Amino acid sequence: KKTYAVGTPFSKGQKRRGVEHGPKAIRDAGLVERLSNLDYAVHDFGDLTFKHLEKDEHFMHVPFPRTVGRANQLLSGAVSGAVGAGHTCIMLGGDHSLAIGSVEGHAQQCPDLCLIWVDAHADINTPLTSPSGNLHGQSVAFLLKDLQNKMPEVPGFSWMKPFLSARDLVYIGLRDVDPGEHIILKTLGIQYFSMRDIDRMGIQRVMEVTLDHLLARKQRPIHLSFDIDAFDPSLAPATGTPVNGGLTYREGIYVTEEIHNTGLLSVMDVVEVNPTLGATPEAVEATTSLAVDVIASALGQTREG
Ligand SMILES: N[C@](CCCC[B-](O)(O)O)(CCN1CCC(O)CC1)C(=O)O
Ligand SMILES: [Mn+2]
Ligand SMILES: [Mn+2]
Repeated sequence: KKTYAVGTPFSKGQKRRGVEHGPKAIRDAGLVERLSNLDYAVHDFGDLTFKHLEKDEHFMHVPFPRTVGRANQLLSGAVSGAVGAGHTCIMLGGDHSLAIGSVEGHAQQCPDLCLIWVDAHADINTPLTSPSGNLHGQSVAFLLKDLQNKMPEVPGFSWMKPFLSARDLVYIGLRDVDPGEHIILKTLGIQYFSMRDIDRMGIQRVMEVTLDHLLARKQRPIHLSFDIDAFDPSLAPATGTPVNGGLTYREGIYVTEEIHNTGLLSVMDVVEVNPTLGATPEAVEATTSLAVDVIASALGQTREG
């Protein structure tokens, strides 16, 4: 089983420049080299080429809907192909709107997949609830069957339909949830562990309950969608929407160690690394090196050798 890294230099799910340089920055932090001397080499598939569509008017207050939709359609095919060929896939972002295509492409091959969303944010706004209109804060709403009656037809997304059940999703790291998102989480009964839950329960118990919730009935492929802003901004400053009080290094690594140990990781997204937002070169390096560390940990690198 080979591991493929696919670069997705894309930023139109949000308004800040620079996140399209995420894939290169993560590579420059030594992704392939750091993993090649371990027995789970990562093969670099290279970057997908996204074209910006000329006519792409806002949909309500949502910018670039067709460009984002088309990028995700392309990514969906790439992820479906990699997983279909029996590989583990690491998607290097780029903003978190790319999870729409990544998870959809994965589900084409693995319809019974479960999704672990590690993030400061729930990314579950609909166009009607979103405070910003940015699609990187709406990704999960495009995936859930349970939200179908709440979602308008967004131009650029007619190639897909929602496929995920709310019970097949767990959030870890939430600490900045919009009012509309909170209503959706509660109404759909989605399992989530906020930073407060992590403070109360500890990360070991959170992972035990998460994996039991998702895998107890049936073992199935895991899609891990990891937003680097899940970490405390002191560890991952080079990102677009930092929020204080995030995961420690050890908590983040424990999450990925536990997911590796299931043997079920099939696709991992690492998104929202924006190398232009680090105040110093050291801040950028800290963020990109952390991204490599969580990928290595998810692929089996251990702290005990
Ligand atoms: N929930 C936000 C942030 C989405 C972040 C996307 B990511 O992929 O990074 O998880 C809005 C968050 N919130 C809006 C009000 C402000 O005062 C604070 C930020 C949104 O724009 O939907
Ligand atoms: Mn996110
Ligand atoms: Mn986030």
